[in-house]
Amino acid sequence: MSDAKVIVALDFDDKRQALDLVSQLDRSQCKLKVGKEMFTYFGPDFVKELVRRDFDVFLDLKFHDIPNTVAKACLAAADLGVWMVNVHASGGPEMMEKASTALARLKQPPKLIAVTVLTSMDQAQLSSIGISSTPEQHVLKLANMAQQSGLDGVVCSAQEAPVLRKQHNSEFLLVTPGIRPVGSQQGDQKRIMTPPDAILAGVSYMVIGRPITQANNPMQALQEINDSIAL
Ligand SMILES: O=c1ccn([C@@H]2O[C@H](COP(=O)(O)O)[C@@H](O)[C@H]2O)c(=O)[nH]1
Repeated sequence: MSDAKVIVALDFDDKRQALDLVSQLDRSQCKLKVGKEMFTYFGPDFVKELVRRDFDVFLDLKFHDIPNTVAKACLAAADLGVWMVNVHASGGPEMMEKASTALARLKQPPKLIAVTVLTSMDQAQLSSIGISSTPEQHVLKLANMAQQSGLDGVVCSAQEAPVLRKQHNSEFLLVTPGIRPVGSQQGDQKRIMTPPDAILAGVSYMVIGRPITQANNPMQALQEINDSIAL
């Protein structure tokens, strides 16, 4: 596994464009994330191609279904050779435990993490789906549930990292989208933080998409982010 802290979110509708970028990268600079858009367009073969190129791949399909279906989907993801896979914590403890138990039987299981509260959601968005707690309170609750269900960590925003780190040691992965270098567009992300602040807050990995992929010079954007978090 590489030491890279940045996971580049490959959100493209054009495989050639994505692979052009990937061809300029190496595994020491970043890991890669494939989400719903590219997986739906280009399927498992695209994921296998990135694994073949020796990248650590996070398959971000956020499984959320009945326990049996989610466990089997996680096994299918593991078959692709990915480094990390995820489920929605709001699927509940039984769903998470079943997925974690299924993967634990493998020789080299991928990391299994749970999405807590999407980084595009703020207090108003949470209220609109009937949740009256703050994003931080709800993230904490779901993260505890994920850990008790045997998961390796959670997807949360870097804003929750300091309080999560009081309860979970550094082995518990905090994977944080909603990362915005100074001067980049916020877009639809609500709970954001800059890369250096996120590292100081105790995150394990930062998921970064548009600030890199939509930059005039994506390689320079990635290099600047890596420089900004170098010890
Ligand atoms: O809570 C979440 C969970 C997943 N994501 C994904 O991360 C990237 C972020 O991309 P940006 O372009 O840097 O906003 C994207 O693939 C999301 O699907 C998230 O943003 N928040």
